[in-house]
Amino acid sequence: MLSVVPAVIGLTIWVGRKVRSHTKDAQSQLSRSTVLAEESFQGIQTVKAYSSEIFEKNRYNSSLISFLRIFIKRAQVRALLVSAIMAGLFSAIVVVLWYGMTLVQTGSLTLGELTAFVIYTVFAGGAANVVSDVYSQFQKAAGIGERITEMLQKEKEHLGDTTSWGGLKINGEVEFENVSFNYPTRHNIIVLNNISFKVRKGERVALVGPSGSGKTTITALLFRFFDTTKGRILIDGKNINSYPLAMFRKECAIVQQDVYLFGRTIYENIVYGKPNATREDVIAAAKQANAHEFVSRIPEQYDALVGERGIQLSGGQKQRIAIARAILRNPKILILDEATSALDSESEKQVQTALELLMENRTSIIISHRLSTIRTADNILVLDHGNMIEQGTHDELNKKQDGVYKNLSYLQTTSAT
Ligand SMILES: Nc1ncnc2c1ncn2[C@@H]1O[C@H](COP(=O)(O)OP(=O)(O)OP(=O)(O)O)[C@@H](O)[C@H]1O
Repeated sequence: MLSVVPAVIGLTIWVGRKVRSHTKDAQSQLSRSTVLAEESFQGIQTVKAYSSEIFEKNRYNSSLISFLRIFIKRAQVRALLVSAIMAGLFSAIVVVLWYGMTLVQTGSLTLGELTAFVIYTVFAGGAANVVSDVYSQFQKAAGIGERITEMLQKEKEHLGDTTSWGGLKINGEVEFENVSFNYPTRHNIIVLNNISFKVRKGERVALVGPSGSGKTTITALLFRFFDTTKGRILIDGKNINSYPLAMFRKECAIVQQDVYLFGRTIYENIVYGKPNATREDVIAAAKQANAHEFVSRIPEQYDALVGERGIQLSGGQKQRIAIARAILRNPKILILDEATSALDSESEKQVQTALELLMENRTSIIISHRLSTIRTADNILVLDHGNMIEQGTHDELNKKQDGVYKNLSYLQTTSAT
């Protein structure tokens, strides 16, 4: 009889561990399912355009089924624990009753004493059951906690001072010195291989190359979203890592093809560039970005909500808001990532004029598939599979016999005519 007690304790601990690991797995699977649903809703237009509703639904279903399977496993393990305890409890009662009755028959125990003992045993057993349930709940919470701790323990960015503006004085000279890089999730794929170039203060450098050649990765390294694997990035001759991160990022701004605007007012979207700016500063920036005119035509003007709950803006309008935001930020280093690629020629003209103004006296890094927009760059870097294969001005590169840039340039000119 006594050997049952350690067996039940052992079983409880084993089950507890299982519940903990299943809870952790269930938590991960549930977050995967949530991401799938979020992605489908965010990209609902693409899903509809490709008639992928059923595919997305099935993907979400099977992800939920995996979650359900883990959940059921956890429930089975818990049920095993509860049934083992109940079985133990009732067997103990049966044994006690049988033994008690023999003692009553021999006169060593009264019937009242036996009844009292049985009632106490039931109370004690009930309490033990509650303890096991609490233990199992505790293991469940520990499983969730472990997953959260894992995420919290991911290396944090040390932002430094996030409040001051203009505390850091940089000129904006950028130098990549033998930089190699692979993404942490793909160790075996070299995305940038021994890249070196220098952009002096106020100069424009353009990055050109086929899709996947590493252009955007260069800008991600400059924003310090990742650290270089080999080599260094220097800002004004000093290692980029020696600058306080948040303050350094305040000296940089980016305008991308896919402008992301928050579902807030136009004013809030522009002032995001510099939260302590005045309303006059915001309007001045919008004027420089060629945005003031169209904003003035909206009934609520700068207080109009953008996005789902408010007005829908065209690609060019969104981009001009993003440019106004960047103008307000007044960055030393500006990155334009395919900033005008998705626009029609009228919007492009307006955006281009705003961009020209924005680029004045700033170090600018321009990514563009349209070579016509980068002709005037001080230096053009041609990338291919993470290698820099050519570098020079438009005229210099066009003089190269069988040069990659020259061929691209030729192809784009002939297809445009
Ligand atoms: N976050 C990431 N994690 C893992 N690999 C990535 C990540 N971002 C990009 N890559 C990979 O790095 C390589 C370079 O991508 P990058 O976006 O820098 O190219 P790109 O030249 O800017 O391309 P595009 O012109 O299409 O924008 C690609 O092979 C891409 O798959």
